This record gives sequence, structure tokens and C-alpha cells, in this order.
Amino acid sequence: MEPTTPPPQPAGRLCEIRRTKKKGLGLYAKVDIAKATIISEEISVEFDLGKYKFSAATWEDPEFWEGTRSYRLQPVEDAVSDLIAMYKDDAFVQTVASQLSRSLSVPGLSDHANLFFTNCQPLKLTSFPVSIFFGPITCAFNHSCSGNATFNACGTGDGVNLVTNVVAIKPIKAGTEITISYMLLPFPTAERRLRLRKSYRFECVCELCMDMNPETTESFAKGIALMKEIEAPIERDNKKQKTPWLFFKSALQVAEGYRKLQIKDMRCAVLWEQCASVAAYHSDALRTHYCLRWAAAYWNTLGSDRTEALHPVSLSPEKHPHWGNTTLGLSSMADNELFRSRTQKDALLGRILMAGHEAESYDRIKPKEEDLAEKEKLAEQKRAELLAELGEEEEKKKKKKEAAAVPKKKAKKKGSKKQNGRKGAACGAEKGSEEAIVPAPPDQVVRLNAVEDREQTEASGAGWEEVGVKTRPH
Ligand SMILES: C[S@@+](CC[C@H](N)C(=O)[O-])C[C@H]1O[C@@H](n2cnc3c(N)ncnc32)[C@H](O)[C@@H]1O
Repeated sequence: MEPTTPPPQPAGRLCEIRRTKKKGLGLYAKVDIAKATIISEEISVEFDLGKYKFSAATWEDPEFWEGTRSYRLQPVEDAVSDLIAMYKDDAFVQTVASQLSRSLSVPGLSDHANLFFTNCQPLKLTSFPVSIFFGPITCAFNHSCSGNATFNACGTGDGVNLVTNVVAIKPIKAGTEITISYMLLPFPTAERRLRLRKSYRFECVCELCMDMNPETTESFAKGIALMKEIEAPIERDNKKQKTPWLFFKSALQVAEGYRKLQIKDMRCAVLWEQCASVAAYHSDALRTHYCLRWAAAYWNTLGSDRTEALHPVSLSPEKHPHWGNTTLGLSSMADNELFRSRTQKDALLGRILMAGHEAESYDRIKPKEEDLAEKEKLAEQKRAELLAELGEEEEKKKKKKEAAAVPKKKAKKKGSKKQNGRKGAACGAEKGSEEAIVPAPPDQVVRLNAVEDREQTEASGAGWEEVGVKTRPH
């Protein structure tokens, strides 16, 4: 018998809950919804996943799901009893949790554990893993491998509650089902379905999975190949000892790749934010700027107010003496008298962050020609100073040697010829004090150039990738 369609339930101004054909309940647009509109917003429950010892392995482990009542379900039970205790006054949480709690004490329950998890989303916010237990509206959004909306979790600012909002990533016509992607699924259809089955225990019936059109499949396959290609540097650097520098370098490539693929979700925002943190940590204000702008632009598209929270990222926790402090950037602004007042600083940072939705291309932050000329002049001066310094040093050493050699020379006149032939500096010293400032031996020149190159590059930011990876301390 066909299930009776429940009367539309109030879900908000823009969407309502209805019965779908094959997926139980779902959310439908009541009106035409423009891209980037916040469709729903509600308080959700946040868990510290670490506390319940859910590792990525458990998540993927078929035994975890297949097993009857095994010790593996203990974390679910713990989580549920904590839920009940924590949300005494929340009718929704109480109903779901007590249902789960009852089910959990019956053998053969992996489906119920699954029910719990299908209404949860594992997330890695900041540095700790958390899972979000969705509120009653958010948990009614069905999945699609090419969803027209995305969910997004952000703090309410009180440091306690977590808001989940669902934001349109495409224009959605009235009457269309609103779907989100439960997982990041840059895989071919068969693999996507397998992953969904393993993690969420349903057979996906979304349009992309049902679409056998070779064109779509082919373009999707191309997308995946490209995605793998762009994510390869991070994979590779992860295998090597990952350093912040390497991370930044490959993260930028990935971010650019996401942009080319027109992927616009939390991944992008988080990635740019991480890049910004790395750059800010190293007092690289220009790159901090650049990455923060991208992060802000993505969060904004997702309808998040996280832009506000980005401000602390711009404050470099530690200044590294060697790493390009610029007078233009956020790090130095943070130290400036003018910006000590919080409101002033916030206003300014706000302007900076919001100013460049279409952030300049990476190339544009390379130094201008005239800056380079100026830097070259300075480097030349520095080089001359260093050479002079080295000359003085050499002279001192030479005089010391001379003083030490005089009694020996007297004793062994023949031996002095050999000694002179060996060292240029010593040879010059013997000829007279004007010739004491001799060109440094080749190894010194090389070292000098290396120092100079690095200083120049660090100050300008040019050649950052190549030089940065090799020479910067991590
Ligand atoms: C978070 S709930 C969504 C609301 C659910 N349809 C309901 O009636 O409560 C997730 C469940 O919806 C169903 N579902 C969601 N997306 C689906 C899809 N693309 N294909 C098949 N089933 C889906 C699965 O049963 C899944 O476990």
C-alpha cells in the first residue's frame, strides 16, 4: 500500500517536509530559492567524537555495523545516554534518543546505530573531531551525490550552541526537493554507492546514481581524475614529513583545483582558512590576506557568519624574525597603535576581508618591478658591507697568523714557500696591508649569495615556494 502523504509540516518560510517517492520524508522548496540563500537554520547537538572513541577506522569498519550487540556498540550507547542526560528539555532529542536507547538493548541493532549516525555528521572543526547530531529539520534533508544545497555548521557565538544551516548552492525552483551531500564523494558511481551503503546503510537513488547517461558519467569521471590529480600533492606531502610550508604549497594547488572544478563547499573554506593560519603563523601578511579573503568569500557563499571568527586567524601568534614581515599586512597591523582598539581593528579587518570577494590572482601579489630594483640596490649595499666585514675578519685572522708564523719563518725559511702557495688570503697578507681585502674564497661567495638570495626572496615573497621549502626552518 502506498504510504499516505503527511500534511506538509512547517519547516520554515522557504521549505516544507513532504513524503518522497523512495526516500521517506524529505524537504521541498516552497518558493523559488536563489543561490546562497539560507534555507534552514537550527540549533544542533555537538559531540566530541574523540570522547566516544569513534575513529575513522570504526566509521568505515563493516564489522562495526554488521556485528550484533558487540562491544563496538558501546560508544553509541554512551553517546545516547549522554544525549538523554544533556538534553533533558528537548523533546526531539529525547524521543530519538530514547528510541535508540530502547533499540540498543535488543540484539541485532546495527540498523539503529545507523539511524543515529544518519542523523549525525562527523566533522572536523578546528583541531578536534566532533560530530553534529542534527536538529529535526536538518535531519530530514535527503542525500544527493550532486546536492543543490550544502549544510554548514557554525557556532552561535555563545561558545555553547552549534547552529546548522542549509544553504542553496544552486538556484532551486519551487516544488523541487532540496538535497545535501552527506559525504564528500569525489568517486565514480559504484564507489560512491558502496561508501554510502557502508557508512549510512542506504542504496542511493539520487539522480546522479540513477543517471546512466554516459555523458554525465564521463564528465564526472573526468572531474574525479582531475580531483585526484589536484589532491595528489597533499597526499604526497602527507607521506613525506609534512611541514607547514609544504602543506601551504600543496594546499594552494588543491584550492586552485577546487576553484577550477567549481566546488564550493566547506572543504574550500576550511582549506583557505588553514592556509591563512599557516601564513599568519609565519607572519606572512600578504598571504594571510589573500587566503583569508578566499576563506571569507567561501563562508559567505555558504551563508556562514564565520567571517567574523576569521579575525583571530590574522593575528600571528608568533613572529619569526626571518620571515617576510611586510608593513602592509594584517600581522603588522595587529601591532600598530592605531589598531589596538578592538572596534577599530575589527572594522578595518572586516573591510579587508569583505573587500575582495574576487580576490586577486595569486600572481598579482608578486612584487612590482620597481620594488625589485630597490631591493636589489639594498642587497648590493648589504653585500658590499658583508664583503668589507669579511675582509676585516680575514685581515685580523691573517695578522694573527703572521704573528704566529714569524718565529717559525725565522726557524724554517724554506718551508714558507709551500705555505704561501696554499692559501690566497695568507698570500695577500704577506704582500702588504692594502691587499688584505681580497675576494673571499669561492665557498664564502657562495654562502654570501645564498644569504642574500634568501633575504631578498623572503622580503619580496617571490620564489617563495622553491626557496621557502628548502631554507626556512619548520
Ligand atoms: C537524514 S535521513 C533523511 C530523512 C529521511 N528520508 C526520513 O524519512 O526521515 C537519512 C535517511 O533517508 C534516506 N535517504 C536519504 N537520501 C537518500 C538517497 N539519496 N537515496 C536513498 N535513500 C535516502 C535513507 O534511508 C537515510 O538513512
